[in-house]
Amino acid sequence: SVNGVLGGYGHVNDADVKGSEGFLQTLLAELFVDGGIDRHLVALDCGSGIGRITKNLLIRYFNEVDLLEPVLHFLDAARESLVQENHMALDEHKATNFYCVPLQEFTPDVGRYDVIWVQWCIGHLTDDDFVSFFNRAKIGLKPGGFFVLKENLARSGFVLDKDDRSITRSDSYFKGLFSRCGLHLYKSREQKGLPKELFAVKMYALTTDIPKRVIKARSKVQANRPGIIK
Ligand SMILES: C[S@@+](CC[C@H](N)C(=O)[O-])C[C@H]1O[C@@H](n2cnc3c(N)ncnc32)[C@H](O)[C@@H]1O
Repeated sequence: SVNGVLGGYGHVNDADVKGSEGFLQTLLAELFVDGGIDRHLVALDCGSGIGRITKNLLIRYFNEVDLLEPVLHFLDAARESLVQENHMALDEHKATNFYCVPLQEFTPDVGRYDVIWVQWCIGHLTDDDFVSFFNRAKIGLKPGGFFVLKENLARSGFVLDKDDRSITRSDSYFKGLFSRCGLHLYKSREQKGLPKELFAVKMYALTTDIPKRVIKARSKVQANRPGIIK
């Protein structure tokens, strides 16, 4: 259940989806011409669990969504709940592939995805697997495509959870890993409206290149600086 994959905090689902949707809308508008309206948009939902994010968010924005989840009975639950969605959408927005593998063993098809969404699962990967996953996954992005990583944040360093064998990294820890992956941090946003006792949660949009609009904006700033000959 949603409550199960969210560790008993099923009630944060609405705030989480709302925060993700606002961030996704900003990114689609800024990074894709026409906000992606004219494209056949495809997303990958990594560590999808029972398909909560696909069902509540991704399927509404993407023509196709693939799900990756190593626990078979989670993936089966996702498949079952999304069959209904697929049927209603008449193939215009559908969950297409269901991959039952862990991220550290997955390599996507070349150039399939506009967005690779990685939420609340990267803490199960070691640093080396993290870097190796993102490096392999880059080839799965279409030109101009991007990753969204949404994760809990430790205040500093990292926090180890020996029960579920996961690691919660800090913002600067993540940034160090992004640079090891050769990824550009295009934009980040904090998730609002979560209970105070939980870790802070942040969303990161990562690109393989510096987007053209950022290069343009930077050169404008440079050109307007006093002392620079235009
Ligand atoms: C807290 S749940 C979050 C599920 C989903 N992302 C969501 O937000 O609803 C963590 C998920 O990560 C999955 N997971 C654990 N290890 C993983 C790995 N090595 N690769 C991919 N997913 C993994 C778990 O099976 C579980 O479905």
